[in-house]
Formats: sequence, C-alpha cells, structure tokens
Amino acid sequence: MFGPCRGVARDLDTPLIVGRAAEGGLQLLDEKVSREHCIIEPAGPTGHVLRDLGSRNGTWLNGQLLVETTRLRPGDHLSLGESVLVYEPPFDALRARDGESTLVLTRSPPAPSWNNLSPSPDVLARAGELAVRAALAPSPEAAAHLVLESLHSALQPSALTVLRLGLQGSLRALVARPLGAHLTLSRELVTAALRLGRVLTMPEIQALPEPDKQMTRVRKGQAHVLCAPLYAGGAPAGAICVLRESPFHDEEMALAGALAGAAGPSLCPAVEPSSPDRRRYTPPVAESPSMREALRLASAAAQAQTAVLITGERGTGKEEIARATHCLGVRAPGPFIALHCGALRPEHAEAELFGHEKGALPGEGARPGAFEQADGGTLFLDQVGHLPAPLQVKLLRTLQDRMVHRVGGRVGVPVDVRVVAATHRPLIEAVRAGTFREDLYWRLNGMRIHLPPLRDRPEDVLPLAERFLSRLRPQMGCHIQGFTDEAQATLRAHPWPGNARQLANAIEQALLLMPSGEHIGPGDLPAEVRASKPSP
Ligand SMILES: Nc1ncnc2c1ncn2[C@@H]1O[C@H](COP(=O)(O)OP(=O)(O)OP(=O)(O)O)[C@@H](O)[C@H]1O
Repeated sequence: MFGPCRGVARDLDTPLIVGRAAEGGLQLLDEKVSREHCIIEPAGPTGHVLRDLGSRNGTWLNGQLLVETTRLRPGDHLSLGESVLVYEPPFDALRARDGESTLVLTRSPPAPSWNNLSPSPDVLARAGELAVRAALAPSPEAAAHLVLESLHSALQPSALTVLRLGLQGSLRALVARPLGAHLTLSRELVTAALRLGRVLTMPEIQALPEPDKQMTRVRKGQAHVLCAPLYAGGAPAGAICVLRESPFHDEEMALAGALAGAAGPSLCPAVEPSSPDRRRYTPPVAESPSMREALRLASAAAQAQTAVLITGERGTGKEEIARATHCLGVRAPGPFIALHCGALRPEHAEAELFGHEKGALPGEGARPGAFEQADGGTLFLDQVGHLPAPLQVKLLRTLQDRMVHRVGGRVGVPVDVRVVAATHRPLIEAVRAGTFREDLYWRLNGMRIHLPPLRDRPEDVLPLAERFLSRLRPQMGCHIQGFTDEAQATLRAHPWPGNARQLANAIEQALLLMPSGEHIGPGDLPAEVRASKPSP
C-alpha cells in the first residue's frame, strides 16, 4: 500500500473488506473512505475480483471509476481516499515490488524454489562431469554447446538458448537451438532468476508484443519457459532459457539449475567482475546517520527493479544517490543517463526523452532518445515535476508498456530501463494542484529516498569539503593539502542554504583565489561563508 498506510500488505486468501469501519478487514481511517467501501474476493485458484460496496466517493481502479465487479490484474492500483493499494502476486520473493517481474509471475502458482529442489546423486554427477568438460572447452561458445547438448537430450525442448549478460546490461544469445531461435523473453524473468539465484519456470509470460510465433504460444499458456541463472566470478553472468510445450518437473529444474551452476564460469568467463562505471564509481560522502540511511536505501533499491523517487532540496546530492542506485546493482554494466526535465526546451522535450524518426524534426535524421540510450541501465529524471503534462502521459505509458514510441515512429521500441526520478519540490503538492498526474506519481514513487539539507547533517560538511578538494586538486593543478582548524570551524558554522553544491563552489572559489600556501584558511573562503562566525 501507498499513502498513509504505506507498506501494509495483506494476503487475499479470503474476502477482504476495505473501509473506514472494516475492523476485520483492511481499515483505512480516512474521511473520504466509506465505512465499507469495497471488497476484494478470491475468484478461481489464483485470481481476485474487486467490487464496490456502494461507497460514497467510489472505488477507483487504475484511475477509472469502478462500475461493475472487475477481475484484478497484477499491477492494478486502487485509489481510495488518500490511499493507493497495489494488487501484487502471492510470490514472496518478489513482493518487495520488483518492478514488473511480479506481473509476469502472478498468474502462475509460486514457482518451486531452487533451494527446495535437491538434485539427485545422478544429477549432481552429471553436473560435475559437465563442469569439467566445460572448463576444458576451448571457448565459451564450445562450453555453451556442451551445456546445450546435455540439456537438449534431457529436456527435449522446442527451443533452448544460452544468454550472456553483456557489459551494457544487454542479453545476447551465446548459442541457440534451433539455430537462430529467438525467445523474446521477459527481461524481468531473467533478472528475477539472477536475483533470487534459482531456477524459475512459468506457464505464461508477459512477452514483448511482437508478432513472434513462439511467444504467442507462450502467452496463451500453450508453452512453458524455464530460466536458470548463470554466475561467473560471483557476479550475474547470464541465463539458460528453455521453451517447451509441456510443463517442467522438479527433477528437470534441478538438472537445469545444477548444470547452469556448474558450467556458468566456463560459459561466461569474460564477464568483468566490475563494470567501467563501477570501477570508476566512488560512493557519495555519507558520514551523517541520515545520509548513511539514504545510501543504505539506495543500495537496497539497486538490487530491485522498482522505480525510485529521490526527494530533497536543491544541491543535496540527489544525483549522487541516483548514481548509487545504478552503480551498486545489477544494472551497473549498463548506461546511466541523466535528463534534467527542467532544462528541456518544450519543442524538443518529447524527442529528447523518446527519440525521433527521420523527418520528424526539421532537417534531422533519426535519433534515439534518453529512454533508448538508457536501455539495459538507468534513466535518471531530475526535476521530474517540470515534465510537461503531455509528456507525463507518454512517460506513464512507456513505463507501463516498456515500449518507447519515437516522435514520428509507427512501431514501439522495446526498452528495459529502470527510472530513478528526483524532485526538490514535494511532488504530491503538484499532484494536488493538478499539475502532475497522480498515476504517474505512484508509478515513480516505488521507493522513496529523502535527502535532508546539509545544515541538518553537519557530520557531512568537512568530509564533503575534503572530497571536493581532492576532486578539484588535479583539475586545478594545485597542491593544497587541506583546511586550517579555523577554516574547518568556519565551514562547520555555515548553514549552507545551497547545500553540497554551494560547498563545492566555495572550495573551488577558494582554490581559484588563494595566493599560495598549503592549507585553505578562513580568509580564503567566500565572504558569505566567512560571515558565519564559529561559536567560541
Ligand atoms: N554526498 C555527496 N558525496 C559527494 N558529492 C556530493 C554529495 N552530495 C552532493 N555532492 C556533489 O554536490 C554537487 C551537487 O549534488 P547533486 O547534483 O547530486 O545535487 P542534486 O540534489 O541532484 O541537485 P539539483 O536538485 O539541483 O539537481 C555535485 O557536484 C555532487 O557531486
């Protein structure tokens, strides 16, 4: 749930009444909610229906007033008064709002956990033997062929492919059978398997809407998909994906998991343990408890696919935290694209975000937008509250469909992007004022990270000043060692209304104007900073 009861989750094994007086159900103490507002009832083995109970203000499903009993679909959101309830699947490990992977898995019963699948001695022997043969193979492709042969004879699939995670976060087929087999798999399935470290299967997947024969069959539940994660050097490296008409049994899943586990390092030896981004990455300064908590949330968010909303005054380090959610997670090998929505020229904003086809803009060829550039990685939408209304609609649609529609384009381009948005103004006020769409707000607000102003986290001031000094030293070719005690006291005494950005500027100015010496003294700092007298 979001809103006043944020984080509350309820199982839906029995009918659940939602209302202001629904003591045995889900009670929402909100004047806009009727005493018994609506009911969610089980329907069939895994589904549920939603019914309004004659509420005064109505039940809103995905922004539409509910007029009749309606079957819920994963990801549906119900708005009642101040609260938004998101209908999610009974799939524990993904319950933490792991993006749309939850959508994928809802309609199937929970997949058996790899941990519950004890491979038989025979399976273990086969895996051990394969591990040795794969390790001796002359190339990853040759090793992949050995795995493919083994699994092909054991599972009799209609298609099988070994996917390798590329540096850009993309998945590429290392080998496939039949040759050129094109399994348009949900990226979320692979991500979920890699994150959970277990084999996942599903009878039905939310495939990309491509006119692909294999996928059409899968979508209708006439085929089944198995995905076994591959790791190399302790890092996610790819997946083995198998398509078959009949469901997979536990033993087969155990076999696929054991073979993938045994052969992973030989299949993907070239996967770098750290991406270029990660190698260059320096975590933000976080000495204060509040900044440490923000970083903790960022690294938790980095492991999930859920959208992240970062709030805080200007210059508090929102982009630093956005970068952390990218660099500390599975998307680190992919691109990090930052777009400042406040700086978009209105006439180009749509093309900047979604790209454009040739001829759509006068005199310009085709160009991918920020979404496509961020494929496989993270798109950081800074000052998201400035996004013009028509683009809010298009952004919402893109996030829902995972397809980008370029300006002037006829077909959608599939994208796999995690959006991290930031705002320095409370976005909910923009929602109340009607300038920001509520549905988009909830969509972006998957995980919230708030950064307090620098004046409320004095522990960060000196470490930040040191960080800026060491960043600027090589650029400015100077040899300043640090700050005098008096300068440190002055820095600590200043309230920094412009937050870390103002501090960075102050250090830069000091370096520019310093005549000589090894330490920055109080006299080298800008006048407004000097004016804050340290307490004796
Ligand atoms: N915790 C931190 N560690 C290291 N550098 C930081 C930290 N916080 C902020 N900075 C630096 O301060 C400057 C401003 O930070 P940043 O751009 O992330 O702020 P912001 O909140 O995104 O600002 P805006 O709201 O104006 O977009 C940048 O140079 C950034 O690298």
